[in-house]
Amino acid sequence: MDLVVPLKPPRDGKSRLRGALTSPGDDVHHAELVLALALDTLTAATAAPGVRRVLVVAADPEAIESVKSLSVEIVAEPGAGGLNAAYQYGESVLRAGDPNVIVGALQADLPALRAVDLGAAIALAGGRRAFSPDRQGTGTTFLISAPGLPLDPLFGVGSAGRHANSGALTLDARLSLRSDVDTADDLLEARLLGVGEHTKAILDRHCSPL
Ligand SMILES: Nc1nc2c(ncn2[C@@H]2O[C@H](COP(=O)(O)OP(=O)(O)OP(=O)(O)O)[C@@H](O)[C@H]2O)c(=O)[nH]1
Ligand SMILES: C=C(OP(=O)(O)O)C(=O)O
Repeated sequence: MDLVVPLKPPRDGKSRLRGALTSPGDDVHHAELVLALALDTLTAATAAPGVRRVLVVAADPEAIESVKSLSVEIVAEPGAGGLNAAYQYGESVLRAGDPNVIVGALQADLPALRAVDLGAAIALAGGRRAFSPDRQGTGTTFLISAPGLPLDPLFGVGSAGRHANSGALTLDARLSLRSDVDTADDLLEARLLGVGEHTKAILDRHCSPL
């Protein structure tokens, strides 16, 4: 299966996370943290069993230079249609390469993601359209299509309910796949679970120890 991971420019992303670092007034550190969350998510995604291509749909490819060191492909988002449009654009690029492919939509704010946990969710879906709710049960961290069928992403506030109502199977996913980071509390939960090296390096420098 192939994955789509949309990314806003790090300086604009994760506004609810502003202030989570010890130096809250520092926009550079905020952007570094947002990028680090994405780098750790993508590092796990590229290592997950069952994942073939990882396609990043970037609102500003120049703003995510360090992502180029990973085994991912990067395309520029056409226009500014929002998150679901970015997922659908990525899906169209992947289906141009393989019309029958299973497409997965992965949020880029999962710094504690373990490759095996993403692989387990893909296996659990078993070729059915399915999704993983976030830790709170209201949002969505991962949506996967059936082979060759539309992903139909319905992300945004309250997306877990919309994905369930649209007929997608609710996956009993492991915690690392459910632990998205929107707020300072989410960041703490992810730290307790164990974040990847990029996020850890930023937090070691700019956040109080646990
Ligand atoms: N390419 C692209 N990525 C997006 C867009 N909107 C959100 N994303 C990405 O989707 C992921 C999840 O989005 P949210 O959790 O809503 O993150 P956010 O918009 O950065 O956060 P807030 O400002 O706190 O709402 C993040 O990794 C964003 O970078 C978009 O319009 N285009
Ligand atoms: C866009 C979403 O993410 P969040 O709630 O993390 O903003 C979502 O859950 O659909």
